[in-house]
Amino acid sequence: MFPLAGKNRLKPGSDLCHGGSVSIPSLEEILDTAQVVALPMRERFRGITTREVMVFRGPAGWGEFGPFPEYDDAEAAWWLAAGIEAAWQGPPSPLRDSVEVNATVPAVPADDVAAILDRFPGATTAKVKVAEPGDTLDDEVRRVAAVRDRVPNVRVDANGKWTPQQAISTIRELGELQYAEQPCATVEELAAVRAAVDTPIAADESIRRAEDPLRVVRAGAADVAVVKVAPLGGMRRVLAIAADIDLDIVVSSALDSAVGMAAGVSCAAALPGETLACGLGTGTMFTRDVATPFVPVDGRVHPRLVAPDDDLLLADPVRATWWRERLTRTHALLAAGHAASEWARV
Ligand SMILES: O=C(O)CCC(=O)C1=CC=C[C@@H](O)[C@@H]1C(=O)O
Ligand SMILES: [Mg+2]
Repeated sequence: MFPLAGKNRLKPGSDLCHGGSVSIPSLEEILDTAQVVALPMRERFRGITTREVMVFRGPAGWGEFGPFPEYDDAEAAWWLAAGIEAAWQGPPSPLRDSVEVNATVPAVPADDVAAILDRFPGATTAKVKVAEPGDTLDDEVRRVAAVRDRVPNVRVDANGKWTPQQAISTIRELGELQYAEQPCATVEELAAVRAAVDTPIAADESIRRAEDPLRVVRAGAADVAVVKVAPLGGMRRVLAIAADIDLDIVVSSALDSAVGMAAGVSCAAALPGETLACGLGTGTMFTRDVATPFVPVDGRVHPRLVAPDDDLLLADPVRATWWRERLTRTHALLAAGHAASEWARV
């Protein structure tokens, strides 16, 4: 096991060091309050224009189950664990009352950048999507330059889509960056790019989609760890992972509705060390959320519990059935012990 070395090390006796395990509620209990929503997005982001998630209520509040459609059931089990933690256990105690957030800029033409940044009042950091289908180097350079004109700290996220050579040359073209997130797909490629450029490298998919989320850290392949509550199995597991990492931490959303975002913000507020600006402002990407979204004020958001509004934008019945069936399969996996031993550890 990687040593407990990080600045987010948990204090012995902290409620997060034990007390994390919660038994899995029955499928019927979850289905009883579950609703599937379809949230329209202002711009295409990670290939989608509508974000579907399921929300459900437990004794501690609301939880979200929203694994991306292409994720298999084993991966989805972590997302369900996170939703159950939120609804049956609630958030850990906060250590601060606000969290700095970054603006998130989809792969839009440079001319559209200003309007997007206006949705993140006071943000001094922006994350810019690059390496999207159809993007040319010129598009990326112009998009990043338009962001840099207005925001001092700029990072880019390639979602693992560059080859190492493309990553190295594009990062050099893009000028000064706070970091480049997941420039390539594998840990080995990240390490190679990190050795070749001065720009810090952040790991996202290499943490959230990995069997072993700390391998990328042990391999010395990243300077920054991007962690997401839903794919990593909940707030307490993220805190435990962060405690094992001596890197800068960024808590980011998984394009969550306001219910899932509440867990991300609570998690970031419970980290012993300050984070870099977190990717928790994506509620502004929906034309309508399940509740009042977390919109930054002076570049920061505040932890709070969220209950969905009464008039939700419900998914159509075919999609709702698809989600209920997915929940049923994923719940069976979780109940059979998948992800459970790790989960009970925190
Ligand atoms: O980090 C942010 O600024 C917002 C969240 C974000 O960018 C993402 C959320 C969900 C899926 C992703 O493709 C994307 C990411 O890769 O970080
Ligand atoms: Mg990312």
